[in-house]
Amino acid sequence: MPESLTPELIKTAPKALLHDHLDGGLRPATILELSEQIGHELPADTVEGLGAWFAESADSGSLVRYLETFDHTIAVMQTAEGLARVARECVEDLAADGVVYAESRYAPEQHLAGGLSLDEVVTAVEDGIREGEALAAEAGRPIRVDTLVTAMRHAAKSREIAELAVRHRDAGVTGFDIAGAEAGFPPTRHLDAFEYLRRENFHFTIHAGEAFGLPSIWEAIQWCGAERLGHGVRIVDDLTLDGVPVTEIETPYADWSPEQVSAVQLGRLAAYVRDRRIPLEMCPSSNLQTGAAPSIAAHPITLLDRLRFRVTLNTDNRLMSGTSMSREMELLVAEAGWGLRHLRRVSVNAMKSAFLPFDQRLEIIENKIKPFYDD
Ligand SMILES: O=c1[nH]cnc2c1ncn2[C@@H]1O[C@H](CO)[C@@H](O)[C@H]1O
Ligand SMILES: [Zn+2]
Repeated sequence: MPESLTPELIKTAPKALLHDHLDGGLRPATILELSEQIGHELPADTVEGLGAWFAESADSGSLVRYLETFDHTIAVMQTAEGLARVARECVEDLAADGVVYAESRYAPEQHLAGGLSLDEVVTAVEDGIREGEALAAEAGRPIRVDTLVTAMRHAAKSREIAELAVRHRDAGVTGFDIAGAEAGFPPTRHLDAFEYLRRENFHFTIHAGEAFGLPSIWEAIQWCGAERLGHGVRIVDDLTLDGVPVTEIETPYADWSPEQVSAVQLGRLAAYVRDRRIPLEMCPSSNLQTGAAPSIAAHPITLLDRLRFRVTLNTDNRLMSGTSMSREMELLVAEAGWGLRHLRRVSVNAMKSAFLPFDQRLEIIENKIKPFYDD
């Protein structure tokens, strides 16, 4: 295993990313250029100014306000050209950051204002992704990117969107998700979609346990049958140490002794999630912005990893959080006591949990991830 964890080394590490929103990862320069073409008004007119505007506006402490910033990215993703370009650049940016496998998600229902059909939206995105994969391979940074089709939880289109995802299953769509404001929109509102997907042997994850707590996670798993949890960070609400909720203990999780960690008591839901190895798609920087976690040092990812939940590390929205996979890794190394073995574990966990066929997952673990960490 390589020894010192410099930013350069972190950048070269092969990474797997399961939770990244296509409409949350645009380059500011692309937003500026596409907005000008369509006459969309933006809150800033320089690359730096716009990047800063997204990061600051998303830094609101509220998921609902965080989500309002997406109006400006979605505005430039209403044509086949705009969608394909954003998808292509997403793949190139991830590849340049050392990502070897990613699942990129977006909600086709939000891209119909320019007259595209749902199927045309998906086709445009897949075209852009294939182009990006070809360019990344040419640049010596091969990457595989699949997509997850998302339905918005406040809307009532999830069954239609689930059918859309299944129609494109052999063209790059490997899963389904629901996203958007969580409080007031429980996963069971979309039960019909999830039951349909299960009958189709299709994969899905559910954003749950971010802005709302244990009941949302419980519904996602026990009613809807989610294979993975988007965020799932509030599962810590089900953990106690000597009868005290772990979130009320001030010592940073990295500094807890092994005895303290093994004395943590899991409630029934947390125990189920850990026993069943249900993957948690954790996104530290995003959680700080929406108020789902107080700081990197106090982010539950470190405790959940020490307790051997199936933790994965993700970006959520690279633009809104001004982040990348490398940056999320650097933050945990600098502020939460993470080392190479933690980075290895979340990377292998992510590949184990990917919606990619099993043989292809193994191939990436054995030929890309392990050789880097185990040499
Ligand atoms: O962290 C999140 N929690 C819930 N919804 C989100 C999050 N990030 C993005 N979206 C929502 O997902 C849509 C499709 O990509 C985005 O438009 C945004 O509304
Ligand atoms: Zn998300």
